[in-house]
Amino acid sequence: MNMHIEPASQKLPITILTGFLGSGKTTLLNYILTERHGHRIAVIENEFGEVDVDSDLVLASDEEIFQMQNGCICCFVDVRNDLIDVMKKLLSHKDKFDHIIVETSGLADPTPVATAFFVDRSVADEVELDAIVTLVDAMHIDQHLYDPVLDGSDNQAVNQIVAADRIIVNKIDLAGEEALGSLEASLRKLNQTAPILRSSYGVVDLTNILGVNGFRPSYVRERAEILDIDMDNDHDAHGHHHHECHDSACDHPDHGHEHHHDHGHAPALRPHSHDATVKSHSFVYPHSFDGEKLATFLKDYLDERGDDIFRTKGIVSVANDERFFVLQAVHKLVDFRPDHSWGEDTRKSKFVFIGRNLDRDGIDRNLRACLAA
Ligand SMILES: Nc1nc2c(ncn2[C@@H]2O[C@H](COP(=O)(O)OP(=O)(O)OP(=O)(O)O)[C@@H](O)[C@H]2O)c(=O)[nH]1
Repeated sequence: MNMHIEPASQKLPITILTGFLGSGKTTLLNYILTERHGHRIAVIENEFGEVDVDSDLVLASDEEIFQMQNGCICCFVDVRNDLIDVMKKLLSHKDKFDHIIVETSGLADPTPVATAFFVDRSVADEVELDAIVTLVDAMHIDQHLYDPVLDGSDNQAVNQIVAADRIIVNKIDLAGEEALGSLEASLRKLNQTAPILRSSYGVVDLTNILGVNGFRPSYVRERAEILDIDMDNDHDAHGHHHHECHDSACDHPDHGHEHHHDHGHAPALRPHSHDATVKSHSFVYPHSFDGEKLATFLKDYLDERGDDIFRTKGIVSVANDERFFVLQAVHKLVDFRPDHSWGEDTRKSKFVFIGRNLDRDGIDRNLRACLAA
């Protein structure tokens, strides 16, 4: 009798989902998690901002969702090490899923995230990058691609497009055909090879983005050289590897010596930082708000300041309403609406504002003025 022999083990595909703040990553993720596509998916999320709002916004599902919140995944060695640790945990029960999606923060450069998987041998042996999928906000991307404040310095919105294996132009409902055409032409200049798809609310044919085997390792190798990431660490028999750390942000006591970590050390990066002018401010109140006052304040404030304020999110308790309200704003576009009931959960309100020249005290004062009497 002929026996069909399965390959010893198939590598677990990883999709890196990236895109600037507010481009629609969580929306696409929710679409993926609720679609029947035959993949069993584990999700790793990395958020920019001290207060976690995103996990409240991801729909409950059977999938496993891991939050990583102690810093940006592309900037900090510790966070990349955490990513490797989470990955190892996932790999220890990999019978439960067959695909991993890593959602980066909206300000992350996906390249150091992608390289992190190659550096730890025990992880690298078991996973493969399927694709870097970059979402583009058809309405707002221009002001970030051509951001005059960055003028020549590292622009993460550009890096995200350059690194993409698939580009999804999202929010096509907010842009005309002509604008879409010229946007796609400028995206093509930044990335000559990635297929460009279009979507509204992340609704795309998932066979075009999951399981596509579209990753170009050569690209990451080239970029790694530019970023000065050491991808050729020697691994010893125990799976440890040794190299000198070039990362000025590395506070490991062995700095300058060889590293011996159980979980290996993430790629060494040259000092790397995001647009330092962009800051995140979080506000948490144990009180309920006057919904109308708050809606009016947000609309007026973002109307005035929305060029500098890239992203606003919140979960809000509104007086005399059983439901929690979700605040979602991208620049001046504000969406504030009721969601499901608080149920047993303790009511509280949290907000995250991300942008430039934020007046923390002023925002706090204005928000407090909208509290229910
Ligand atoms: N009109 C319109 N709005 C959209 C579309 N996709 C997403 N949005 C809205 O855009 C806002 C941001 O979407 P998210 O999915 O939270 O964006 P994100 O990339 O996860 O945001 P960050 O995690 O902050 O970077 C939300 O209010 C969404 O409802 C779309 O295709 N059209």
